[in-house]
Amino acid sequence: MLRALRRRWEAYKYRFVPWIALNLRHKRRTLRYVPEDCKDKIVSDEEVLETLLKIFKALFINDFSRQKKILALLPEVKSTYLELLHLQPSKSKITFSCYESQNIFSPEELLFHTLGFSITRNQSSLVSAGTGVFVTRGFVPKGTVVAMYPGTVYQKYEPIFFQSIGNPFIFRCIDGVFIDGNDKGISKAVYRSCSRRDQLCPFHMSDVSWLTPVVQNPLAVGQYVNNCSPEKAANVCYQEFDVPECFPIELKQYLPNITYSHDIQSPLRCVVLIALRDIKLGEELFSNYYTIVN
Ligand SMILES: C[S@@+](CC[C@H](N)C(=O)[O-])C[C@H]1O[C@@H](n2cnc3c(N)ncnc32)[C@H](O)[C@@H]1O
Repeated sequence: MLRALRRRWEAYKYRFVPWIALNLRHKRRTLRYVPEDCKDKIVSDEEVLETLLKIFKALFINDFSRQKKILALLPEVKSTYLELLHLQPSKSKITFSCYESQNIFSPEELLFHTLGFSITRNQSSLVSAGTGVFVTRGFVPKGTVVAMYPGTVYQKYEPIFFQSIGNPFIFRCIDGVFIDGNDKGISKAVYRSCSRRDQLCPFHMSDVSWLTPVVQNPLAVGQYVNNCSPEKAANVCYQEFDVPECFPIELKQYLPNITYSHDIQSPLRCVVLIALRDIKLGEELFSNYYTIVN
């Protein structure tokens, strides 16, 4: 009974404001200080965009046969991809073979072939920390986009009270925007509903597969990354990324975020996790849940 209570407390304390306040002084090593909002970025937005386009294009090509309806409506996009496939078969062995044999790679395999690593959810190496995220193939160089934090995006004035009760997956951005990355219960229902609302058949504006055990975008498991501890230092950090207007419409189906309100004029907010150092095969990813902006 006592052990069960302790386990619940260990899991809950990270969401408990008085616990955080009392422990800020004692846990200096697990805090991340950011001098100003604008200095928070480890890599530029252009680099983040480039990486996302690279992996999303590879996913699109891997899934080419299912994209017929989209391609029929976008002839110039179709010709670009066909050119890519036919003009560079030797340079792009993976893409070409995908096209020939259709969807031969799992999303994790594709991630490995495109960015040089794979990540997967598994039992955390920390006792009673539940699920964590591990590098299961390859190697992650410092400064790489290693994961994405999926979920519904709420502006700071939007109602999130009921979704946030007992929910350890609410991520707060530096500017007060919230992302609810919970793949269960009311959070899951809200995300699905917003996603259907924004769908312009056959164009999906977001990816819903992160709500299931089989993810379509292999980066969209960042909500399962655990907090660092004095023994396990952070090897990744969160970075906000606003999707630019020029983002290709055919690739939006891989974005694991959606806005709660339809009439929001600002760009879609995503959060990516960036490697703070080289991360080797088998290592678990750890972030820092507590960022202090001076
Ligand atoms: C965003 S979730 C991370 C995924 C979580 N491990 C799971 O299995 O659902 C945050 C929760 O993970 C657990 N957690 C994260 N970091 C931890 C740590 N260093 N030690 C113990 N539990 C941790 C806490 O229960 C926390 O509320």
